[in-house]
Amino acid sequence: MYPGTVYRKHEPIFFQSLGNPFIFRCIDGVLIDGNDKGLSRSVYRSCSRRDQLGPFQMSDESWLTATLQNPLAVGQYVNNCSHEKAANVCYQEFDVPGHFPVELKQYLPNIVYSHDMESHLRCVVLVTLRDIKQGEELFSNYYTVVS
Ligand SMILES: C[S@@+](CC[C@H](N)C(=O)[O-])C[C@H]1O[C@@H](n2cnc3c(N)ncnc32)[C@H](O)[C@@H]1O
Repeated sequence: MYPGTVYRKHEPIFFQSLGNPFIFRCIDGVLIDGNDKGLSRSVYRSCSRRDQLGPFQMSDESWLTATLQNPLAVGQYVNNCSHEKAANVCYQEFDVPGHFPVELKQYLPNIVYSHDMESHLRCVVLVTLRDIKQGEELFSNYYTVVS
């Protein structure tokens, strides 16, 4: 998965985006900030704690630490493909349905920057394009998204 704070088009991301190579742009202009440092990190943690519902966490914060709860939430580290290194994964965007179980939200490494009753949480997963051997580096095409 591609972790991070989810911003809709009109939401302010200017300061978080300065010199930030971890911003993923979805087809509809939604942005996901997967930077685990600095202001981006503070914003994610703040939004995640804002949304906590009693004992239930609404997102996974562990991708900001060395102790991963969801070891698949590392999509932000995948490099772009080249002539020598072809893409072996691609991006698939999806919106988490409203009926998603509340007790499972703690495993989702995404949180919305602000709330909007009309939209659901955007997530992006990486899907393999062929069999991947253990230890093989993942490459994606930064300019291709499957919707
Ligand atoms: C989303 S990050 C990828 C992870 C990053 N390489 C890291 O170590 O944290 C995107 C940045 O990685 C670097 N990058 C990605 N693909 C690359 C490539 N094929 N060759 C060189 N640098 C690359 C660029 O600096 C880019 O802005």
